[in-house]
Amino acid sequence: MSGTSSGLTPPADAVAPVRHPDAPAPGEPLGAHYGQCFGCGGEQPHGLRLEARAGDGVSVTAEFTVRPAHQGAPGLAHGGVLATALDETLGSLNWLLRTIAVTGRLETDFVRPVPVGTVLYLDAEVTAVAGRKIYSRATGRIGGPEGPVAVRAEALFIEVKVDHFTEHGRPQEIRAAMDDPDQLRRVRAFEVNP
Ligand SMILES: CCCCCCCCCCCC(=O)SCCNC(=O)CCNC(=O)[C@H](O)C(C)(C)COP(=O)(O)OP(=O)(O)OC[C@H]1O[C@@H](n2cnc3c(N)ncnc32)[C@H](O)[C@@H]1OP(=O)(O)O
Repeated sequence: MSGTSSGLTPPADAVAPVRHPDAPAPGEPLGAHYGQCFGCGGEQPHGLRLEARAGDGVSVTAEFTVRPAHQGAPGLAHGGVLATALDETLGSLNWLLRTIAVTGRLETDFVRPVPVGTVLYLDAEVTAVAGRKIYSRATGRIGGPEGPVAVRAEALFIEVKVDHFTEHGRPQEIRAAMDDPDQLRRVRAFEVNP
């Protein structure tokens, strides 16, 4: 069963999402947006290390292997970790729009238990955009990219300026990120968004 609560239904004036002309080609890896990100970064020992690739249109695919550090019940993935995998996958869609956005709302259905050692095959797409509001949905399957659905989500992301992070983030991490040329390049790519 799936349901959409208020806040996740695009308004009547919503438009179809537009893939940015500089978005990576379908099949290309998106890479981590931040090395310390718990969802996609390579510098978090227990992070998800989720690897997303561009799909067609404004869509992505991603894979996440459930490790022992991700357990809730014995031998099973924690629901919050699975929600993180969905959130991260949905968040990576904004790179195809070249829009900086944060999760405002995330509604998750947990359909099947996901054992440790499982690869979760995720796919996500932006369904509509209305001003700063970006509507999207994601599905996670087990046993293969065409396997049974284990989790799914609908989300609303809200576009923000880079200031969202510099004003609210802890100064030491912000400084370190701004001193990192790779990180700065990624921020600049967002800033030139017309
Ligand atoms: C450098 C590169 C790095 C890139 C880094 C990317 C990181 C990605 C990481 C993965 C994604 C995450 O987990 S991000 C982390 C988790 N999320 C957060 O920390 C966000 C915390 N929340 C906030 O900061 C704020 O609430 C915002 C920014 C989301 C919204 O505040 P705001 O900017 O003042 O905007 P506001 O006027 O309230 O809302 C704008 C419109 O959205 C609607 N809206 C807002 N929130 C909701 C909601 N929960 N449910 C329904 N609708 C909502 C409002 O009704 C309004 O609609 P209308 O009146 O216009 O119709």
